Amino acid sequence: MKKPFHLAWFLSQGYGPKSWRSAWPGSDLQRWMMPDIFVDLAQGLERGCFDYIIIEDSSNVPYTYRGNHDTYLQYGASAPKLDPAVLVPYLAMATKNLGIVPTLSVSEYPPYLLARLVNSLDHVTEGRIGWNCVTGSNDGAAQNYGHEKHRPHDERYDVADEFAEVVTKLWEAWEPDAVVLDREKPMFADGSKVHPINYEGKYFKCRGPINAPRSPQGRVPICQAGGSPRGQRFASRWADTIITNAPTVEHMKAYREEVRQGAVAAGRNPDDIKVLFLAQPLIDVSMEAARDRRRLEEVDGMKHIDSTLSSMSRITGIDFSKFDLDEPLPPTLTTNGHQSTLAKWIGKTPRALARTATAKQGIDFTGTPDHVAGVMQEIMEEVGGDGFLMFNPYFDRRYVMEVCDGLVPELQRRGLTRKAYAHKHLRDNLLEF
Ligand SMILES: Cc1cc2nc3c(=O)[nH]c(=O)nc-3n(C[C@H](O)[C@H](O)[C@H](O)COP(=O)(O)O)c2cc1C
Repeated sequence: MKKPFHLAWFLSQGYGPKSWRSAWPGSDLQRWMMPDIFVDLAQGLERGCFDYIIIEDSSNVPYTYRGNHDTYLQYGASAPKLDPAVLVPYLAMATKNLGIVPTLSVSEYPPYLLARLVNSLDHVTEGRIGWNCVTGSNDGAAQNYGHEKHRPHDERYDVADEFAEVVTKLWEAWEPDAVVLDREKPMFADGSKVHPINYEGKYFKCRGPINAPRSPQGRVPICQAGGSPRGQRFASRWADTIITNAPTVEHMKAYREEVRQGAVAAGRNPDDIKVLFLAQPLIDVSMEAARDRRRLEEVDGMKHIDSTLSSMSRITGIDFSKFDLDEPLPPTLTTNGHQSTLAKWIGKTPRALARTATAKQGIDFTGTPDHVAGVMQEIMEEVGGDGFLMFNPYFDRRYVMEVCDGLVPELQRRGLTRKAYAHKHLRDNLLEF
């Protein structure tokens, strides 16, 4: 029996409008802020026994592209977004096993507030929460929190290191058996088993303890996407699951190998970190039907090239409207945003990058369930594990069914992904294989 791989879902563009431009918008289009379509998605993912869903987030209306916010608002891209933590209980109530991973930024939350929120969510979901730990992308978000701009890129990871220390200490401040609940004595909790953390670092100071007992998972699984050398060092130290975008199988293999070596250097077992690769499948009843839909997506993407360019601008702080569409991007470009992402674009033209993005080039996951399952199988055999992070920023209900009721059953039939959850907690499901 071959080793199965993991599946997760990236709710790209966060808790925002999804299918409003698709051919299947649903009759509740105006009510995009209601949890309904996200609940339908979560239930589909649970049918497919996915490990978790990440709720992406950013917290500003960007204005990097052309120096104003019009393009972002025109496409409903990167704005509006509701707070991901609000969606979590709705998804939790509608499912029993699916892990739920909100994005919460170390540049926006104070550590105590984040530790308390995540601890509370882990309690009410009975151990199904993870934390997508991000450091910030765009100065516009920093400006909403009283700063002129973000801290320098690598320093943000120094902050994140301290932040993660504070948060994990708070999560573990109550010993597992601190709650006694002895009615006779009476003793609700044993004070000798609840410890202040007295943390004093360069960036943060926190007395603790947290004012709630240890949650079911205690130390909640951390998800991370650091791609730069400093980001990878952070991820190797702290992450339980790493999400990344790799254009080829060779890149996937090399990236996973680097992460695993980084884990060993940080004194960890590399098998404790599950690396999941982004994949945007397009499934239909025949290869022709699927390819035709992909072609139509590409036509639409090139017609609205400013949508892609504006999103590239948001995550790098570089206004891509200023570059000739057909001139390669110069090697002198730098960013205080997503460094590893920009590095992949240097030397390519904006038009080619937009085409790549809209045609989902790189690895092609277009076809019948049988074909796409075969592609995924071959990739995992070559890469060595650990799984895929599926996404579609503007998914509709039809897409959910195609993936969860078309592709996933084929993966399961081949013995590649789980058919039933073995555990209640997200961490245990991640460590199952
Ligand atoms: C799949 C994926 C999801 C991400 N989700 C978010 C997010 O929700 N919010 C955010 O600010 N950054 C997000 N990022 C950005 C990463 O946190 C990170 O900044 C990026 O991968 C660049 O890595 P670097 O900071 O080491 O250069 C995501 C990245 C990837 C690949």
